Amino acid sequence: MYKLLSLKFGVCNKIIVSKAYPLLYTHTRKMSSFDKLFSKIDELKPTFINRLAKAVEIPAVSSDESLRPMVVKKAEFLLEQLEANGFTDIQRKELGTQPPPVNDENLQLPPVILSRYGNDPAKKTVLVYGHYDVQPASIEDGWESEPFKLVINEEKQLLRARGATDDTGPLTGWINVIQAHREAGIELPVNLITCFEGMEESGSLGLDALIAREATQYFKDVDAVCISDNYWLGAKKPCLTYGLRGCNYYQITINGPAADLHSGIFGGVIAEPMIDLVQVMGTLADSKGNILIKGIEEMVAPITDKESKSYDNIDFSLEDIEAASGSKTSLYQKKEDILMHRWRYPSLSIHGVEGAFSGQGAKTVIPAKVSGKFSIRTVPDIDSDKLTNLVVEHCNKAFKNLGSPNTCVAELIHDGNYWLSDPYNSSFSAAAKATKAVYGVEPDLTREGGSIPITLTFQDELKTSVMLLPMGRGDDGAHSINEKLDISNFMKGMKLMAAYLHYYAESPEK
Ligand SMILES: C[C@H](N)C(=O)N[C@@H](Cc1c[nH]cn1)C(=O)O
Ligand SMILES: [Zn+2]
Ligand SMILES: [Zn+2]
Repeated sequence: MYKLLSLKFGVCNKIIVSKAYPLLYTHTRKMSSFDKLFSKIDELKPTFINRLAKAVEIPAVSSDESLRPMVVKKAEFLLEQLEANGFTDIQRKELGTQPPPVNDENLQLPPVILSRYGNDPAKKTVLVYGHYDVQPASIEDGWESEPFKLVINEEKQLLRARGATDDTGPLTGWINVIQAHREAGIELPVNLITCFEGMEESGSLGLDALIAREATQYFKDVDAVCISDNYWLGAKKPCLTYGLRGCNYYQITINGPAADLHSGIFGGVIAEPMIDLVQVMGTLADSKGNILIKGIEEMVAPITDKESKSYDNIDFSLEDIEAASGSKTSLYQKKEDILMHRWRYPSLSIHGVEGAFSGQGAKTVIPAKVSGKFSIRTVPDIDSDKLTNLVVEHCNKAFKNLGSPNTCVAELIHDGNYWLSDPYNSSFSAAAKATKAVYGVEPDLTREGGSIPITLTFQDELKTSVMLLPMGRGDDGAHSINEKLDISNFMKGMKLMAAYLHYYAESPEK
């Protein structure tokens, strides 16, 4: 085995090998390889920050139809970066038009970028997935600086911009890891395939079909999938993630008058869509965190003894949730309750209303058509179709009870499945060793309250394990204002990615 490893690492060839101590030799060799690689990563810090700065400058907001050209522009930027760093077989996969509900029915989905680095049949193949689209952001939301301009805060040692942690920082991290190998003259011990998409924040539309098509083509030799698109549980301890909640996103549209109206002339005379909407939306959940739609609770898998015990050793507290949310508004006080409600129970969130007045001042308008947006985070064993039937039935009934002459349509915008895996396979073991090598601690094994819709599809279609390797922290403000990535997480995160690939390369199973 040490011979094979020496070939793969391609460095330190002058060390005299003692056959009596192959493991010690392997370990010493690896540490020396890591030293060289990690020094190169440190040396390339300005280059990596500059690449991130250029990437986050492009406002690739997938949910805003008018910004679709920017999402495509960011894909093109990444294509250039892959090419410049020696990736081969780079393919820009078009996914066709965006399915309804959509305003522009000819709107093209952004491309998926496939590329590979290395194609050696003797090596394992790791597919890394990331998304280059981001959540919306504007300075008026309360950002300290322009969201699409990277701020390097030397005092706090952090990088601030939309996408810094979710997911442009980690995504560019994979390209950086390859650049570091090349410049350090260290052979990559695995073949790497990238799959970068531009619709994750909008339900990964079109990607399931692409993965199914490529399972026996581009992805045919994939041994493991690694996703760096979530966060540590708190702000101190690294973790590996073996579960995600799913996300079913809905809208309720209430249609009334032909145009927005003057409330002085029409108020009290016509039925107002916004008044109907707030009442229907008010029936969805209560202020204690309970979902009021009947039939959902019954689908949630019961807690096992093994699961109950799994919360004991997790490094997390009420203070962490208070610090990350900047408030004392937690619905639960005990660690187990907080974690269970983040990881293993469904939740319903109300996000906003399209078509309603939301600016400053006091506009006296009656909006003619409003769409209320809400999502339900799903967990084992909630069936997405059954859930949608329950939601639509509930909304229709609630609207009917109002006796309004307006019309109401409740519909699913997109859904993405939950995912739960075995955290003790060879990919997780490799990532645990990598965490120990980079951070000096054993990682916590966590589930994530957020969703990465495509995770289960990778697992099922490629019949491989998936492992989530977060780069950023739980207080990074993903989807929020002032999204950041600590510089230490960026730098160590790339070392972690690199070390994971090396440890995974030598794991016994394919
Ligand atoms: C965890 C990941 N970085 C993320 O933020 N995912 C989104 C995906 C999404 C958006 N709509 C539905 N799913 C999330 O969890 O909100
Ligand atoms: Zn993300
Ligand atoms: Zn996100």
